Amino acid sequence: MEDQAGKHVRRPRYRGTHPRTYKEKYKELQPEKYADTIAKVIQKGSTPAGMHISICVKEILEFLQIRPGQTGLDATLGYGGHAQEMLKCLEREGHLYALDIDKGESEKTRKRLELLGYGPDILTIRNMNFARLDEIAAESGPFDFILADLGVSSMQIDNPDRGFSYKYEGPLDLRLNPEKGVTAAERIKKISREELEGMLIENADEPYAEEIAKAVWEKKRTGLEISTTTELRQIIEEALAFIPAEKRKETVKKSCQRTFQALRIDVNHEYEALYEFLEKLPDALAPGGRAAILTFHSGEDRLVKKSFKAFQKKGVYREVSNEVIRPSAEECLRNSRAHSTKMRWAIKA
Ligand SMILES: C[S@@+](CC[C@H](N)C(=O)[O-])C[C@H]1O[C@@H](n2cnc3c(N)ncnc32)[C@H](O)[C@@H]1O
Repeated sequence: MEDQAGKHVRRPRYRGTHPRTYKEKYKELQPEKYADTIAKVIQKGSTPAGMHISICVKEILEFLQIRPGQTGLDATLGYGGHAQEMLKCLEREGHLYALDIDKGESEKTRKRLELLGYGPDILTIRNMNFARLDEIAAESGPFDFILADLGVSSMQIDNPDRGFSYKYEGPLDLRLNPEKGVTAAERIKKISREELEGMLIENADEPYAEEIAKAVWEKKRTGLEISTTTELRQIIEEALAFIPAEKRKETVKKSCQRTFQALRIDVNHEYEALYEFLEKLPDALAPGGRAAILTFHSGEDRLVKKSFKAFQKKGVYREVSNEVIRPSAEECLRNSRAHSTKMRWAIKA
């Protein structure tokens, strides 16, 4: 087994027959080498560590109608699964631009796609916030197609060092760009009880926002810092101890999910970035250009719906999706992370 610098390192030993922690899943983290393991994990309906299974690929490609020679943008590169499919449609003619604010993950994706033959002649990758859509469009010329698959990738969620999941012990970080901004732990340190309560309601419709904000505030008052994912989870568990035992486990799980989502949206300024992107989208599209957006919670979907309808009313978009498009039941069965996905699209006049 080799580390990132190519040096030989002893592989982690794990107890029992199956690896449990992220670091023990060294086979899943080397998909080129252990294709059988990857196939088995996917067949079980799970996402291998260090990988992301792209959602609604068929629906996106059907809508975007990509043709050789076109110029497109993948505003959220991630693992590059969608990018790879879009590149196939270009048949080596045209160009795909791709953005991501996660430098570490996009570097891995750049290498992976280069090995598949997609180098700088056909693919340009930038570490850039999609809120700066106007800047990339000024460089590339207007886009024939644009995709944004919002939120976090499985690689980010599953890596405990990033702090995205309440399920794994790790630093309470939650930044998509680990080189910029404040961590969720720093944010919690400074936030008032009222502001935290408001954030939990606004970003995640958390029904126990008041109880959770109070519990966090009481913990901080004793002088304790909340610096890890499990510390925050414990506080949520304690705050919800009044829930009847038979319902508690499920309620705590949901409140943990929503609290982490609310903090992630906040530290990454996700609504602000999406709002700017949506405002700049029409000018970045060529006449007849197509844009598809995948969202993962109601706050995001509301923003997309509102923007698409408003620009359609002004005659900027020729057509927009009237209903959300959902992944098929079969896709949700194969990929549990597809459950909450909603897709909307727009065509420039
Ligand atoms: C759901 S993943 C994309 C997965 C990708 N479509 C694939 O098939 O592998 C979302 C990605 O968007 C990135 N991202 C989130 N917000 C962003 C922003 N404002 N600007 C650029 N990238 C962003 C995240 O870092 C993450 O890698």
